[in-house]
Amino acid sequence: MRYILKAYEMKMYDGDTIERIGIPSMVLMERAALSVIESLSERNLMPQKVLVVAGMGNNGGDGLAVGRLLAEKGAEVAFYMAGNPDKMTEETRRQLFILKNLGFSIQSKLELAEYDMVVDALFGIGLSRNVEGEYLTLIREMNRLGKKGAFLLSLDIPSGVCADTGRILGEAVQANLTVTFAYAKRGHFLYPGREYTGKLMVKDIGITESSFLKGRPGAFCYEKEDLHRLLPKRKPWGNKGTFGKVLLVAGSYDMCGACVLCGKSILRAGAGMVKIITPSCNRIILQETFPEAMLYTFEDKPHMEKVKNSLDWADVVVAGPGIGMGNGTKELMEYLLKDKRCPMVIDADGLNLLAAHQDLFELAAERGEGKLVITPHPGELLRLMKMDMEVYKEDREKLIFTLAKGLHCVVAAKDAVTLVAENGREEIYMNTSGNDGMATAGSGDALAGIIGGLLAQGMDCFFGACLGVYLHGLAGEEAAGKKGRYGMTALDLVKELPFVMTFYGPN
Ligand SMILES: NC(=O)C1=CN([C@@H]2O[C@H](COP(=O)(O)OP(=O)(O)OC[C@H]3O[C@@H](n4cnc5c(N)ncnc54)[C@H](OP(=O)(O)O)[C@@H]3O)[C@@H](O)[C@H]2O)[C@@H](O)CC1
Ligand SMILES: Nc1ncnc2c1ncn2[C@@H]1O[C@H](COP(=O)(O)OP(=O)(O)O)[C@@H](O)[C@H]1O
Ligand SMILES: [K+]
Repeated sequence: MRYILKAYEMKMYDGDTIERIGIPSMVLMERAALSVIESLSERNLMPQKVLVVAGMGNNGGDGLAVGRLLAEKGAEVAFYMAGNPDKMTEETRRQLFILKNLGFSIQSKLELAEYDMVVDALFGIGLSRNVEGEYLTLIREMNRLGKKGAFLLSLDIPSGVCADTGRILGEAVQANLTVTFAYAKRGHFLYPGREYTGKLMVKDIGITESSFLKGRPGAFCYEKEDLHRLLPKRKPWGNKGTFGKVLLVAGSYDMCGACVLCGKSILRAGAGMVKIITPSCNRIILQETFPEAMLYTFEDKPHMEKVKNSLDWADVVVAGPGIGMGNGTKELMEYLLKDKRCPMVIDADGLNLLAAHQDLFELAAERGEGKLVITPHPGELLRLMKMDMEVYKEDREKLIFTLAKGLHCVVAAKDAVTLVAENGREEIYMNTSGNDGMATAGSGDALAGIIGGLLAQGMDCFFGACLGVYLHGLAGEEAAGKKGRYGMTALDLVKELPFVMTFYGPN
């Protein structure tokens, strides 16, 4: 597990380390610079001719120190500083003083020579507005040198990327490598900042969790090493009942694939049994392609008595993929929602029904904490919130928390970076796995199934949703590795799930 910070959190922890713990700011800066050299040597990158572009803030100070250490290692280093010297921080002023004592000079005008590495130390997490004027020219110049073959190394965050949102404030450095200090920042993972970050290395510089005085940071992500600990432990004595029974309500006359993709994901995530409620037109195809599943198929509308029997049998319900909006689906959802016994995952048309019928929305909200996970994509989220795309772009996180509060539930809000929030929980899960190959029909059905399968094995709704999202992304990475991001399909992803769980998991 790794924390992902906003700039103010990083500043708070920095400040505490310096003031309360007592590690001098210059020590942190030297450690930051040393960690950059270490990162370069880990990647076998030892440049000969380097340009350091430094700002007046502490990011600039980091840059001056990195340049000095590279010169110690034999590189020829040129320094350029931008900004008003009156605004130079004390630490950066000290770095400049050291450089001058060592006989280095600062270029008064940027020399457009050939460099094999450019160190971008113009702005770090202190960037507070759009870049303009000389700063904009410098960012463009660094990118131009990058295009000509120079390696672009950004310190802490590429200059121009907003550390909190990943937005590009004007223009940003297109880094090959970003070495960040202490903790990753949100802008490294949120698009478009993620595309500018290049390879990210997070380096310890002596700022630790003991400085989390006012509570933990607001966001976290999972890493592969966590899977050992996170996956539900298999019970050697278990039978298929032990690993959970999932009732899947999916599919319609023109949509059978949702039953297959979601149902197979439920079993591949480790659940013991799946039973599908779907129209009878899907029966033959399901029996042929998915013989593991039990079925209750109905002609026109489901008999509620049969639905009740299935509900009584189930440990978890997954409802919505491909069910459509007509022909008794509202009544079916109403019936499912009224049975508050087991946790429920609602996806796709299940969510569209909640958006279209306020009474269903209210019923869902009544299920109570720990009993509901919803997995909306942006369109479904906006329909549920009755908002438009502008609001989503402006503050997606706020929308997600508002929805989690309104429905008293866990929201796994799908997108290129899926976020998971829970009503009453301050921290948000920010997913870092996956790729654009997953933007393919049916990929969301697979996610709903994976989460359902994990809940069936006893996981709690929030952590089950976070883990499901992470595993789904890892399976997407495996599928992309084999089939490529162009041609991979949702079924390719589902097929990789057992490998991901076995390779990184505890068994
Ligand atoms: N604390 C520590 O011990 C450690 C900190 N570390 C390092 O410090 C970095 C944070 O340093 P920082 O807070 O000084 O901010 P930084 O990003 O250098 O820039 C601020 C300057 O930029 C200016 N400015 C902002 N936006 C602008 C714009 N659009 N256009 C023009 N100017 C703009 C802003 O001016 P102002 O907004 O005040 O006008 C101010 O002068 C962090 O990323 C890490 O690298 C490490 O050494 C580890 C130890
Ligand atoms: N660029 C991307 N990077 C990572 N994951 C992505 C990307 N695009 C889509 N995904 C993931 O793929 C899934 C798509 O789900 P969804 O939109 O519901 O598809 P469908 O309705 O076709 O099943 C989501 O889990 C989403 O997070
Ligand atoms: K930078």
